[in-house]
Amino acid sequence: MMHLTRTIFFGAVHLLDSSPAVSERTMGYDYKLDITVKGNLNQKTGIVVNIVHIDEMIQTVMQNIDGNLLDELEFFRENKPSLENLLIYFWNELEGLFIDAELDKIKIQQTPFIYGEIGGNDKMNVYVTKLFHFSSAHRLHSNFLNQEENIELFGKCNNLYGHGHNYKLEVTVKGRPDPKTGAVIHYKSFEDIVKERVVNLFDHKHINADLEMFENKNPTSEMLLYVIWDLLKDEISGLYKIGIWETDKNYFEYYGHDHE
Ligand SMILES: Nc1nc2c(c(=O)[nH]1)N=C([C@H](O)[C@H](O)COP(=O)(O)OP(=O)(O)OP(=O)(O)O)CN2
Ligand SMILES: [Zn+2]
Repeated sequence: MMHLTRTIFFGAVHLLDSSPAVSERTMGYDYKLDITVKGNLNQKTGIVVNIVHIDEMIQTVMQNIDGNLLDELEFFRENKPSLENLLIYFWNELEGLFIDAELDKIKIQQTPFIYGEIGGNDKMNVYVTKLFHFSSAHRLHSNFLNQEENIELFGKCNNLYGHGHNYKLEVTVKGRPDPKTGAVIHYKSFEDIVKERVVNLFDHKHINADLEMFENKNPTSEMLLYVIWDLLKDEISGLYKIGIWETDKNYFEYYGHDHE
């Protein structure tokens, strides 16, 4: 089975208050949409499905969305025009449309700091990921290894006074949109919890020196994820995954202690 992703950009607005009688103020986004389809490679043509066909199918849906007021569509009269419901709308409209390929996943990037996903192995839920930042210093050093072993394993990262990273933390929740808000989680509370419990704890700290909880823990990105999971797991309902970009080239993700 092959998976193929086509990216499309579009813009849409929605009413700030869902009742036009109350307010005609709108807000909107320039979205990035990734449509992934899957299918078998046709040995004669060398393709699964022509990108032109994917574009044509997306266009049939996009003509109702791009540059439009979402609230005017029947679906969004019954469902809040949230990121989550936009994903469900695209899924419902695109599923079954493709010839020689099957809709697999849809991802919508709403801003650089939030994206949503639907599909894959879980057709029941919508996934929303928020991005957070913190800057910390660390020294890779294990108290369970001797100095030679630490230098051998961690090299320059074992430097006594440490070094720093601008960490990017991705926190993903899953669930069904709340009919009243259209969201899988209360965004403000979600953000506040991650900021209070994680960002404020790590930001502008030397992890080895400032954080007691790392006294006997080597502050690798894996260990950060392990600790951050514990800080969030009982606070965020529907917590699904956390990911850390340590550098632009080093990304780590964790699905929780139950998935080990
Ligand atoms: N398994 C892990 N390996 C390493 C971790 C880690 O957390 N888990 N961390 C580091 C260092 O913290 C390090 O600072 C990363 O450095 P490095 O990979 O050298 O940095 P870049 O991504 O910029 O890549 P370079 O091409 O090496 O500059 C190391 N290992
Ligand atoms: Zn480092």
